[in-house]
Amino acid sequence: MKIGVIGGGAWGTALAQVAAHEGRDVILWARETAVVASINAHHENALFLAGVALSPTIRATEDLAALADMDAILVVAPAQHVGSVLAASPIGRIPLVLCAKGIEAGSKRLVGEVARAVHPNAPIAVLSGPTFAYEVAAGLPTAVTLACEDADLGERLAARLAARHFRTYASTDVAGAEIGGAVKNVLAIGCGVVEGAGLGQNARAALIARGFAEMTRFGLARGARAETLAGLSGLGDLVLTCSSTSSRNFSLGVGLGRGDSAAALLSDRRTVAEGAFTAPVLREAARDAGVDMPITEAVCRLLEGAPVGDVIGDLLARPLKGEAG
Ligand SMILES: NC(=O)C1=CN([C@@H]2O[C@H](COP(=O)(O)OP(=O)(O)OC[C@H]3O[C@@H](n4cnc5c(N)ncnc54)[C@H](O)[C@@H]3O)[C@@H](O)[C@H]2O)C=CC1
Ligand SMILES: O=C(CO)COP(=O)(O)O
Repeated sequence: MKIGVIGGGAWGTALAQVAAHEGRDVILWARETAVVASINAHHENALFLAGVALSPTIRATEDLAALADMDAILVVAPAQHVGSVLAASPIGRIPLVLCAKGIEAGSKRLVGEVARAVHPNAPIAVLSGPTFAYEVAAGLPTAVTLACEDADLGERLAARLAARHFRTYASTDVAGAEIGGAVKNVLAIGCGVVEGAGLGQNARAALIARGFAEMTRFGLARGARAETLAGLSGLGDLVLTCSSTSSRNFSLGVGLGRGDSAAALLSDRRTVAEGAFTAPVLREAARDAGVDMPITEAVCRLLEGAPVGDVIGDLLARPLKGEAG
């Protein structure tokens, strides 16, 4: 089994590590020469997953052509770059397992829709769930959703990508798996704001629960299934990223909550906080679908520089409504 990985950030590297430990033949494409050199010479990704000893069998390359005869390719570039990287990749009919969490700005497409447009003959699956890269790379127990509309292929991929400490749960709800992962990043920024502004743990729990209601409304409007949104890739990941400074999205929110500007917080980051890119396009997509997403709207205003006190005040001043609404 030959596994290709597109994207040498923390998550692509951690997934390469899981596959290599299972004895798969792994080739990882990275954009940065320094990442390729670091992995091939020192078996470490010093830029994005420093300190983790990688399997020496992982081979890194800067040449996308090296992925031409893989049995499956994990696509782990940030959501905004999946289209351009895939367009330069020799995919043909190789199954693509999409691992980015976001919505493409401008087109408002989920990553699966982007991949289908670029490579219509490639089967598509989505791998998503509560998965901090460092924990996965360290072999700590983790569980994910592996969604594929073709149930047989989905089960084969789930079996091939699983490891003793990395449980894959098969699903056929691709949109559901994608929407949970994209929306939770935006909500994690909101939870970080609650932390940074010192609004308390009640507020954080309320935001998680009302954020989940938002995620569910949007997901159902886009064809997702409720049980997927309540599963690993939705609620599971929401809980993880809304409760830990290990989350880049949560940490960005903490900074916003303390009164720092998004521009300043994002300017010196090498790593990606997907929620900052997804929030404005999610707001547009929700408005298009007629779905009320007040927390997403609030996160957008905070990213645009609105004062924390004003945004929280406006959220709290909304008319009372029924919990099911
Ligand atoms: N880090 C994690 O724990 C997890 C990350 N993810 C998702 O995986 C995706 C990738 O995130 P990470 O691996 O964490 O990235 P990272 O934050 O560790 O590294 C940034 C990545 O962005 C790439 N990049 C920057 N500009 C680019 C461009 N113009 N074209 C193509 N690639 C470019 C870099 O090469 C690098 O691979 C994101 O969608 C993220 O939400 C999903 C689960 C866990
Ligand atoms: O998606 C993740 C965990 O499941 C990683 O979250 P962050 O991108 O916020 O660090």
